[in-house]
Amino acid sequence: MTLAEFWPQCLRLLHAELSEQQFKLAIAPLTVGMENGAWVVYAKNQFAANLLRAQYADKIESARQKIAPDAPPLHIKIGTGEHHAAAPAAPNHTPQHTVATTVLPETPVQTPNNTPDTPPSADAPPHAANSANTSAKNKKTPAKPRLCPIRSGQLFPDIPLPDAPLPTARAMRSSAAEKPAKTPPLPAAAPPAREYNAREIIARRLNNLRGGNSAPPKSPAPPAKDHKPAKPKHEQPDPRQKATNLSGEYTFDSLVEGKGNHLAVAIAKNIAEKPGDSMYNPFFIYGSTGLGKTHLTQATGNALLRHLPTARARYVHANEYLKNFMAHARNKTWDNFKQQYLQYDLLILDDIQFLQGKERTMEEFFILFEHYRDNGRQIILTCDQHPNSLTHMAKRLVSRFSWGMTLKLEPPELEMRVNILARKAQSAGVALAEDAALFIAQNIKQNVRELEGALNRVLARCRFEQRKRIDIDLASDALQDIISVTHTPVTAEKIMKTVADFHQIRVSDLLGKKRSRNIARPRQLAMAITKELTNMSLPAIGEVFGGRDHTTVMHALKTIDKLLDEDQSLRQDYDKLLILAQH
Ligand SMILES: Nc1ncnc2c1ncn2[C@@H]1O[C@H](COP(=O)(O)OP(=O)(O)OP(=O)(O)O)[C@@H](O)[C@H]1O
Repeated sequence: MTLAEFWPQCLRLLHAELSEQQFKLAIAPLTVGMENGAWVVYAKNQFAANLLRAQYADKIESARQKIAPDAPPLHIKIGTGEHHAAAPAAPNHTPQHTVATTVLPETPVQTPNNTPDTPPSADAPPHAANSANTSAKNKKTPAKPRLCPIRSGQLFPDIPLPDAPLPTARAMRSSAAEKPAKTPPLPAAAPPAREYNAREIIARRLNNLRGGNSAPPKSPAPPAKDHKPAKPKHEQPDPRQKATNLSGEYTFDSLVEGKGNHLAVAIAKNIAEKPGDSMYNPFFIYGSTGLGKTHLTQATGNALLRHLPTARARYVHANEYLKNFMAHARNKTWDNFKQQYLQYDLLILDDIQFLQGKERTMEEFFILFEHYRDNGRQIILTCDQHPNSLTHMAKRLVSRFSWGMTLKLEPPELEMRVNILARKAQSAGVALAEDAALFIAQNIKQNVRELEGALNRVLARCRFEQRKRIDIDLASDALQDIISVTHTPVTAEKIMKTVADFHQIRVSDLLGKKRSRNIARPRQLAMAITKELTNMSLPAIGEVFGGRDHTTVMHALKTIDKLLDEDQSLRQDYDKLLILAQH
């Protein structure tokens, strides 16, 4: 198999495995080439190479092992080679394609430029298109890094890093741990925050959780929104902090990483090290409320100031910018307004959607924006929606918003929510039991602000009762009114869909008569999970599973029960499905 045959298939495999954003950012821009008989993957710059090494090298290697086990190992370099699009869904030109196509869902392949939520130029630097054309000249790399083969579990330690090296994700985490904490020291009672593995404890705690969910509400208390916590404030802001308008509480140390924000955090850290790179300028972060946009952008500002103490950074909320603009307009002090905002190396404008429809402010902001881009100064924007959805924003602004990097923050997944709770409970100096954290995280899913609100309620109850530890009883008691509002019961249909998707079969297979192992086992699993997560009787379960007899259901439950004790991998699948079915 040649490299030109391998790479499109590898892209297709990675595309199916990764989120659209991950693929677009880290994989689609990669190019490939041959050097002295070796297969080389070219990343455009240091950041892309680091990201590749830290996050995706293993995936590329396992794709190689699947698609081209006899091929030479791949190498990573900074440079430009040949661009390939991902292979279509059912390639038929190589013997290995069977392996690739049988494990992949039938999703249409999307190239970086045809994804639905991305305008043609979004998420790609202006030079990205050039990388599609191979030329001998292009193949020359600026630096001369040694070739570094991709091996499973290896992070390419011997690639020389010409610029200030960016830490790998792992190094980022450990350096974050080393940084002096901004939060006040914890009382001795608080245990260290630990990373919970929700899957490990989910099955063990499930009965408790269900007991908590099903408890009837004691009082018709108001929903969680009333408990939106105030944004952290400095008690005694130092003058410099005041000038930047950044809250010292918003740091990368206090920001929990997960699937929903992982890429955004990596880019934000890159910006804090090297602001103004046209690839990420502007950095446009969007997503719904309470997902950490303000926290992330301010953490970037704080990290920049720590890294470059003489840098000038400023955070401003769009409403404040508007108010400021109007005050200067009234007083006819335009020049002062302009000068004020032209001076920064990093300008963060939060909730840019509020500028919509304000013609003069948008005009003024356009000039400011051009100034920042032209002078290599960094601008970070946040918004509640993708730039293309800003229907009342000036068109020329909308198109410019997409010149740098546009990234969406996703709601936190279960494990991230549990870790956020653990981190925040630790900051509050209160011990939080694992099952209590899991209980809260399973029931408050939408955003981090609501999660904080829920934890604040539980903390208040904990203090009121003068307890030192939050256990699941306390948590479920304090939150029962919220949960009774937000909890949606799991249905047999939802469970069937989850199990069918997980095993890559159809729901109709679960309902049908086929008895082959690959259908019968998922069917039994689905029945057992339905028994576990719903209040349905055995005959009712039999009925929804294609009109089966209750004895068939009983047999399925017994079989799964036995297998859960004997078969570790089935136990893991079961635990995973329990989580998935409840989301
Ligand atoms: N990943 C995270 N780790 C820790 N805390 C987080 C995280 N994400 C958000 N938070 C916290 O959740 C709260 C809400 O976050 P933030 O204000 O940054 O959200 P937002 O997306 O800017 O919301 P809005 O659009 O409503 O302004 C803050 O207290 C913030 O510290």
